[in-house]
Amino acid sequence: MQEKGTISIHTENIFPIIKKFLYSDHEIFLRELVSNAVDATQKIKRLASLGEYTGDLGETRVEVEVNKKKKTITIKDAGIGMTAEEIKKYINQIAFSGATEFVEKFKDAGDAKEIIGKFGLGFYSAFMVAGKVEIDSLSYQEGAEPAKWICDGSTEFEIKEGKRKTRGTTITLHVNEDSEEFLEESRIQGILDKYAKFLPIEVKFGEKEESVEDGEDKEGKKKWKTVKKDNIINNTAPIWTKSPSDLTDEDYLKFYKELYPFSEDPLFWIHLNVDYPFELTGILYFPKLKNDFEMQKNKIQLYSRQVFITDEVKDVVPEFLMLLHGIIDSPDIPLNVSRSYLQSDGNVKKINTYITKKVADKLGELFKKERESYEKKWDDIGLFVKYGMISEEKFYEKATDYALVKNTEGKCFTLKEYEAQIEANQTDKDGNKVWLYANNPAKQDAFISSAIDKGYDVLVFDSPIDSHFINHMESKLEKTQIKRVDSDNLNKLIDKDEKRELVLSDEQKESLKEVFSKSIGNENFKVEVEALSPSDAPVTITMSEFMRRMKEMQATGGGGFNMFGAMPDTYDVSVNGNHPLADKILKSEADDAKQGLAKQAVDLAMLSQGLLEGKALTDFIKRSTELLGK
Ligand SMILES: Nc1ncnc2c1ncn2[C@@H]1O[C@H](COP(=O)(O)OP(=O)(O)OP(=O)(O)O)[C@@H](O)[C@H]1O
Repeated sequence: MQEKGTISIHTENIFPIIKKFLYSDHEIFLRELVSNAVDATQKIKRLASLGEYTGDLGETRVEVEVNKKKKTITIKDAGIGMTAEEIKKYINQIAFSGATEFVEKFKDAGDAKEIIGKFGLGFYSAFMVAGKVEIDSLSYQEGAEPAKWICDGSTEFEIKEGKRKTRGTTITLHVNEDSEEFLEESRIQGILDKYAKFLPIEVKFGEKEESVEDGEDKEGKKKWKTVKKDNIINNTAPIWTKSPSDLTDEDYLKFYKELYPFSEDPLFWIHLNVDYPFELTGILYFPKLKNDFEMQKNKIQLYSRQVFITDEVKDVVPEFLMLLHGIIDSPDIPLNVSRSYLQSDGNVKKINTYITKKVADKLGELFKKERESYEKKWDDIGLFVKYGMISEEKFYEKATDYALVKNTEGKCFTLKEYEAQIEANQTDKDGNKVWLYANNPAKQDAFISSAIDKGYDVLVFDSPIDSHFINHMESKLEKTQIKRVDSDNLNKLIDKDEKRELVLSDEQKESLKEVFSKSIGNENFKVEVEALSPSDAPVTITMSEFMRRMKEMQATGGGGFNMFGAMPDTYDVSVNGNHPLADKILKSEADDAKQGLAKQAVDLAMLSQGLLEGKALTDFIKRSTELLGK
């Protein structure tokens, strides 16, 4: 038997075209060939288990070998093998039809990348790195003859009798000059580690050295020796393929370390397992979050039947869960497709919804069953939950039951609990419930203690996502306002319509306002004289909630608020007209004395807001020291 033929491709020389455009992804040839070998091996095992193959299965490992001298890479399996007819059918027609279609489409398309993505290249990808490819195969079928196929990357192939004596297939790649990097063992090891780490059939790549115990020396100390062992790339039964009931916490933690050797233990995990309406398994871990979110992103790995595909899981995993770690394995996610296609794919949408629901349910379960430990983890979990509530309505609905807010004493409340907690004392004259919060408790201590003195509760919202979260919650919760504790006088923050008389005449009020405006000398500070309790602070400086929030949103990427960034910070200066200091200033004769008192009071207010720095701070300290000596 010897036959020459032409692969039925209408366009000549498609190889150079495809090679050129697939440049960055050349390494996937090994993924494709090793997965074909694994598939063929699984098939023979299945046939054997069904009793349809009664021969000896023998060693079923897939072996990858590099021969630097001959410049070849071989992928050897003991799978079902192929007869000459099958090679013609599967390789010449099927494997190459994808390529033909590719070129046809490519001819009329503008964006090559869009199209390249749509074709699984399979066996054909061998030609990305090899000038010549040989197949040596012996089918498992009784009486089958070995077959050899040779193709030099043109559309011509040759098929003849082969020499292979044992069942299975060997693919030999004659690596071309500009792909010689793939003759480096470390390169191949790297590619196998990336794509084949969890394949279900053992993949062997050469040997490795290992230290093993070798008895004891004269002093009774352990001796070690180096032995050579088969270098097996993969863990063929990763835990996501097992049933959760067969696994312990240690198994999950150990697997996490296998995936991310240098990471801290995760907080908890979710084992995914569905087979209808789509097939999906996997494990998602909630990591301990570090400040550098970007570093932690893109850690979820996407597999298809244990073959690594990508760590770009956008669209498959909802955006707010991109910080999770772990593995998703689904044969139902269309691989090698462009982004826009992925977004509109029905399965991908369903998977996305499923993952959101699973995560929401898991959090709900943790909250219900282990509230104490849930609260301890809240600082890490909170970011996911808040981000999820803002970005996914479905998640919001579930998460309102277990989203927590924390007050300055470290006590946690659900949203409902908190409402009940503050309703009696923090409802204003219009029936709005007012939540007070600090974003920097150390700096806002003066404001927090006056609020607490009044019997109010103060929450802590100090993570970067909180300004967005607060806005979202205000739009969601009925008759609820959320205000930073230092954004106005307390009795204005929660206006209960408790009118207080101002002891000053209109004339005195104006005169006091003038003294303060002059002593500050900056028109971004707006002075008002107000009727507060004599025991309240003489001067309070605040930035309005609205203005500050706009600036914060802009700083954390709220979008559309650029105009506020360019504006100067403006502050409200509230002078307490009923404080004894007002009287003292008005009664002072000399202008200097008036100014001095006002200045000191303003600086004290600035100091408690953390606004006093540089020369202003030095001047204040100097002035205060002088006052002590007087
Ligand atoms: N090592 C092998 N042993 C037996 N049959 C093989 C082997 N490699 C390839 N084949 C046959 O050749 C066919 C074509 O392979 P190819 O990799 O091009 O496509 P595929 O595996 O069907 O799809 P994919 O695009 O997902 O890789 C396979 O379906 C299989 O029947």
